[in-house]
Amino acid sequence: MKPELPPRIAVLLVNLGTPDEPTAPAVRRYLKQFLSDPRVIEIPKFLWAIILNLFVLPSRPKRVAKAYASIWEGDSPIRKILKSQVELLEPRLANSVAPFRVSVHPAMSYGNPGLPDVMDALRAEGVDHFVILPLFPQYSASSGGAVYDALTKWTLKQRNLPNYTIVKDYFAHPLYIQALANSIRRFQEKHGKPEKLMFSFHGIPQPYADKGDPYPKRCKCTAAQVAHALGLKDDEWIISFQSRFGKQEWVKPYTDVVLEDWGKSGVRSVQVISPAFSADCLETLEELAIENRDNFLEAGGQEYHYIPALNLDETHIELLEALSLPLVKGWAGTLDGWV
Ligand SMILES: C=CC1=C(C)c2cc3[nH]c(cc4nc(cc5[nH]c(cc1n2)c(C)c5CCC(=O)O)C(CCC(=O)O)=C4C)c(C)c3C=C
Ligand SMILES: [Fe+2]
Ligand SMILES: [Fe+2]
Repeated sequence: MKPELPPRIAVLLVNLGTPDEPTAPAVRRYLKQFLSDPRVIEIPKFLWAIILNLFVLPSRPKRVAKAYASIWEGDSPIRKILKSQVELLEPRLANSVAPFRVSVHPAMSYGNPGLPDVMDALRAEGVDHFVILPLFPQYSASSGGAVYDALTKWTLKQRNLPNYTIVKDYFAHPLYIQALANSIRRFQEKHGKPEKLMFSFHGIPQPYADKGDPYPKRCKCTAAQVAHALGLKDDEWIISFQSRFGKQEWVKPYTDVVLEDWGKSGVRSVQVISPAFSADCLETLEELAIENRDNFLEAGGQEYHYIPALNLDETHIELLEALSLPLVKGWAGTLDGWV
């Protein structure tokens, strides 16, 4: 006996997360969830609970809510872009393994739509096969690792488990490198070539890297491949790390420090791209496009451009298809009895 509908395969595009609204209470709820994750903050739980509740949550949300308000577009950009990425990817996959249906869905590690809620809803609709694609091109325990954790925590509560596969990352995938190189070329056709091209990645604390997080090495690999594809000389580009949080040392060099040094030492024009972000977000639209721009210009720089994230670029969506389609086909292959 077969069920009425042929099985359906769901692809989940997962990004980090964002608050529901650009208000202090909503940012507080989001930061509480995000910063309580031991993958993100590796300080002993009890000590961190005191610091978080006494020092971080009473003050930071107010300031960060203002930054969110300055970039909000009816929704948080990262969530808006994620939903559009889903809409563009779904038709590319929908009929790829007919008669099995494929649907694509947005999910986030923190905030909404939360990964466990998305999994619950799709299970209730009868989905038994998942392909999970975290949109972190360079794996870090603090980004991609947290997606594995969220799934594991969810499975602990299930009796009837689904099938799933997860893509760890894609820091050197040829379509990813090509998408970044094309985006830079297109940008420079309009704005000309700068003296320096900066690849600014979201940072992680240095101790995380020392303990074996492969993230910084993967960032360096991505940047070097893009620089090679563009034929850049060694002194025409640099890799740096942004978005420091807290007092400990983070991986270096720091984006803001490099930009200030450049401004002071007579570098006139800079373009900045941030390959770790698959969608523009607070860390690019506010920190890179506004804050760091001001730092560079105040230090003496003349021209500063932020090159947008890959967002809805056609090659980017092609990349998401290339990453998910073989896994969708793999699950369809296990459903042979249906044909
Ligand atoms: C120790 C703290 C943090 C680690 C480690 C960290 C790693 C990390 N984060 C991203 C991607 C994003 N982070 C974003 C915002 C953000 N990140 C931290 C802290 C750490 N991130 C904070 C506190 C915040 C919130 C803003 C703030 O309070 O300053 C975002 C933007 C989300 C948005 O709503 O737009 C993204 C995306 C990666 C990829 C990563 C590890 C490599
Ligand atoms: Fe972050
Ligand atoms: Fe930031």
